Amino acid sequence: MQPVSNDAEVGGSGGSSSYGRLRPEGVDTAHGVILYLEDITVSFDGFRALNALTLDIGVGELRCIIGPNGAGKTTMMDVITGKTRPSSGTAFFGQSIDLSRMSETAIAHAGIGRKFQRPTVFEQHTVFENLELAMKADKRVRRTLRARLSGEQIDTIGERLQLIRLLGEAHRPAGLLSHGQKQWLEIGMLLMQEPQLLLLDEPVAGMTDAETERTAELLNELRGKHSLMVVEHDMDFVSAIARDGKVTVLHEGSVLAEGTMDAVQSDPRVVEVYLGR
Ligand SMILES: Nc1ncnc2c1ncn2[C@@H]1O[C@H](COP(=O)(O)OP(=O)(O)OP(=O)(O)O)[C@@H](O)[C@H]1O
Repeated sequence: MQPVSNDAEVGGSGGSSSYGRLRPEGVDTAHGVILYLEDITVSFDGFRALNALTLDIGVGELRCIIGPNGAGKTTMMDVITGKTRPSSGTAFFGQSIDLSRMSETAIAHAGIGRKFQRPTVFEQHTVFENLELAMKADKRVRRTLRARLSGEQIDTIGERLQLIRLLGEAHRPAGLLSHGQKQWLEIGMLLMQEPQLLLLDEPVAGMTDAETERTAELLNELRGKHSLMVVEHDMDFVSAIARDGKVTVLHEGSVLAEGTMDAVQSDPRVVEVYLGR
């Protein structure tokens, strides 16, 4: 890996019409890699939550991360989003953006979105309004919250509603949605900012089987349009979204195994520390 410089303030395309294409501005992905983690160590009072972790994610890839409780999955996401600083190692967004020098806000503006396990939506606002607020909160576009939406923006929100399977719920208060629908809405809100890399922490926890299935369809539709990192314990769901792509198994703060779902599922080390339990 050859990071060349640091650039904390990255500009974006400034519009919503680029959806469906990876937004190359500001992030140098000439080598086809959106995220490089190299030799990352995070210590909490001497305990290594991450231990020389090295991992990279390709542009447009949907990478699943699995591993037992305490393996370091959340800590890794905390490092990527600037919430936790590694004690050693490097984290680069594309070739040149050194995440270790940026605030959480600057990282979000640079194009890394994160979805935590619990949904956080504006419950009193309708589904449509939630997406509208997310669009207007996009710092790449200067707009006030009271500004009227243009026809193009209304169309964009309509497209997202369709994508997140909530077209029929557009005018319902978000507080009345099911748990799964709230999760989809929050994914839709993150997508309004057109993140280049989207981190999802256990997106199907607490969902019904039908909701889980629809979430897999949704993420499969995002594949190639965004780069995605999905942490999950639901192995059926992971199989449904990993397809022939790579699955990374974390254990004790390092990568234990990496490969197709079939390969990692039949790896005796993975069975021993995780799948066989
Ligand atoms: N702020 C902290 N202070 C001390 N120890 C911590 C802190 N955050 C995490 N840890 C420890 O680091 C290890 C890794 O935790 P982490 O939450 O990253 O694991 P995980 O793989 O996300 O687990 P899970 O699947 O249960 O969410 C755990 O042993 C945890 O107790």
